Amino acid sequence: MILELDCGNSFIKWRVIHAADATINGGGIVDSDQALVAAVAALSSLRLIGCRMVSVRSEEETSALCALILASFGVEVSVAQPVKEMAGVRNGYEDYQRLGMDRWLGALGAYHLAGRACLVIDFGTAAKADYVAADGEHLGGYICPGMPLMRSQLRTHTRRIRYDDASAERALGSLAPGRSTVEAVERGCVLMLQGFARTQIEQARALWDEDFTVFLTGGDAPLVQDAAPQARIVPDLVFVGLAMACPIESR
Ligand SMILES: Nc1ncnc2c1ncn2[C@@H]1O[C@H](COP(=O)(O)OP(=O)(O)O)[C@@H](O)[C@H]1O
Ligand SMILES: CC(C)(COP(=O)(O)O)[C@@H](O)C(=O)NCCC(=O)O
Ligand SMILES: [K+]
Repeated sequence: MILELDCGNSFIKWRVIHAADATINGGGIVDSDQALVAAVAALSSLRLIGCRMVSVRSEEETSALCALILASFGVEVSVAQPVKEMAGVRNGYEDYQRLGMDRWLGALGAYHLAGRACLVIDFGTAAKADYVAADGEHLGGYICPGMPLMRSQLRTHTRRIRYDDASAERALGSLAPGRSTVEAVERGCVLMLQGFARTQIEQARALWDEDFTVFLTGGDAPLVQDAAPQARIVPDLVFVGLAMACPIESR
C-alpha cells in the first residue's frame, strides 16, 4: 500500500491505495500532522511500502511531516519536486520553481486525463486557474482568495460581521439576496467563486473555442459546480499528477 498526501494551506488530504492496482483502501481530510497519523494508523491491516507527498507548506513543516511519517510508519516520503517538463507538459512560469506544486500536479493530471487543452480550476484556501494548451504548453494561470480567505478577511476587517459555522452552512441552502449578515456574506462569496469560474471558462473559450476540458477540484469545488455544468469534478486530480511525479515500485 502507498500513502498519498496533499498538504494544502488549510488541510491535509490523504489516502491509502493498493500499490498493484491503485484501488483505494481509505482516505480523508485532516487539519494537523497528529490527526493524520492517528487517522492512517486507525486503518486495519495497513502495510505501507511507500509514501508520496505534495506540499505547498514551508520546507520546515514539510520535512517535519516527512520525519513524523518515517517515525510512525517506517517509510521514506517521496516529495514531488518542481521540474520544467514532465509527461508532455511544459511548465509555463518564468521561474518554474515558483509555480505551486499543487497547481503543477493538477495540470499534469488534467492533461493526462483529457489528452487535449485543459483548464484546471482549484478551489482551496486560494482559488487557482491553470491553462494547458493542446500541445502540452502550460500557459500560466491565476491566483485569487478562495472561500476561507474571503470569509476570514471580512470577519477580520469589519466590526459587525460575526457568525458561526452552523449558520454559515445553513445560509448556503440558496443563493438569493441575503436577508441576514451570514446569508449576505456566504452567498456573496460563493457568487465571487462562481464568477471566477465563469470568467476562466470564457477565457478558455476565447483561446480554444470548444476544444478543451474543464476540471474542477479542491474542497470548495461543489459550491461552483452549478456555474460550470460542463466541468469534470475530479476531487483527486492532484493525486493523479502526484502518482505521475512520484512513481513507487510495487514489490
Ligand atoms: N471534510 C472537509 N473538511 C474540511 N473542509 C472541507 C471538507 N470538505 C470540503 N471542505 C472545504 O474545502 C475547503 C478547503 O479546501 P482544500 O482544497 O482542502 O484547501 P487547501 O488545499 O488549501 O488546504 C474548506 O474551505 C472547506 O470549505
Ligand atoms: C497558490 C497557492 C498558495 C495555493 O495553495 P492552496 O490554496 O492549495 O492551499 C499555492 O499553489 C502556492 O503556494 N503557490 C506558489 C505561488 C504560485 O503558484 O505562483
Ligand atoms: K491544495
